[in-house]
Amino acid sequence: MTGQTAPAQPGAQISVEVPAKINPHLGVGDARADGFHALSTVYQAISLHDTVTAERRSEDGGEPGIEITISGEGAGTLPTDEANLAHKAAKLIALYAGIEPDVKLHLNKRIPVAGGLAGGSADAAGTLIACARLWEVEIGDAELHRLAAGLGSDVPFCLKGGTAIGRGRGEELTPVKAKGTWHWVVATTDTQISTPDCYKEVDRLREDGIGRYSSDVDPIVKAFERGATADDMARLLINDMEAAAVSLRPQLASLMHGGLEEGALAAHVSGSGPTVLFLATDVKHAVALARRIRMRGGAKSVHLAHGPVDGPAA
Ligand SMILES: C[C@@](CO)(OP(=O)(O)O)[C@H](O)COP(=O)(O)OP(=O)(O)OC[C@H]1O[C@@H](n2ccc(N)nc2=O)[C@H](O)[C@@H]1O
Ligand SMILES: Nc1ncnc2c1ncn2[C@@H]1O[C@H](COP(=O)(O)OP(=O)(O)O)[C@@H](O)[C@H]1O
Repeated sequence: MTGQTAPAQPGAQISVEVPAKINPHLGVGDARADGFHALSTVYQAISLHDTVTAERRSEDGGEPGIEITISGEGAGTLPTDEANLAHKAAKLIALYAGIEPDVKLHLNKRIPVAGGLAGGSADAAGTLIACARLWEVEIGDAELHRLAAGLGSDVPFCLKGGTAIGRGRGEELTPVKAKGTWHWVVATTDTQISTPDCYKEVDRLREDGIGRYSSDVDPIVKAFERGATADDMARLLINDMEAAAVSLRPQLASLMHGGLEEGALAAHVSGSGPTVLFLATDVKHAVALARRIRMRGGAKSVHLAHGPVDGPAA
């Protein structure tokens, strides 16, 4: 990567932390001819990270190739073969560099799987960066972005972090200078939602006249730029996928109402769900709110997070 490729010493281990994303604004337009939906979204990286560690596989006598091990969230259930997005990312950057892939990747996952927090995309972004450093691949930002977009719509943002407007299918990014920090309680559930299923449910509900395209990101972008209070931000959160996520997993409605009853400023489904984000006034409020949401039950796990945070290539 331009200006970032440090030579990897023999035996070197490269470690990259990549944050989860949320979509404080997620406007979903119609399905395009390629099957993707046109988006007007605002992404924000939050302080829940996966860590991708890479070292050469051949160094301890192994054959070159791509090997993946996983600890933490999803370990034992996630694929470690070509189906893992990190595997695809390693293969893609090796192809770009014209080299045979030679890497042992370890994913330490803290981002809940299939929760609308882009954990797989974060691992893919982290793998692109870690392998580029390990293999000393000279690659500019534009090329890295192109490879990332080929892996998934959310992967380019996962490279960047911070706050950004996403258009196209989410891969066309415009950075936003957010002034401030916002505090969230992140409540996961013991269910998962497949992203394509949620988009299909958005389409189905629209055929029944439910839901519309929230294409205007200006109000929330301006709020981030001026450092709006959490109270103001609470009124600006929008997710066009929320009704679809709740339709697919009706139990989300009681989790959301419960958090509001406990004093959250807003309850917001994260992307395609089923994770629910509760906005807090400040860190003290977030700690108290998390405790109350935990005690109430209904969530699988409850985490504290703040955003925006930098991404791995910031
Ligand atoms: C909804 C969002 C919001 O940020 O994230 P999640 O909440 O799932 O994490 C994203 O659009 C998820 O992006 P990502 O998970 O990268 O999706 P991709 O791998 O590119 O696409 C998977 C599938 O989702 C659908 N898809 C994705 C993006 C998009 N703009 N329109 C779509 O219709 C398509 O069916 C596609 O085949
Ligand atoms: N490294 C990975 N981490 C998480 N999920 C992965 C990974 N590689 C592939 N996947 C697949 O991607 C799907 C979506 O997972 P994830 O990216 O965590 O959620 P979301 O798309 O809701 O943000 C999972 O069901 C999983 O099978």
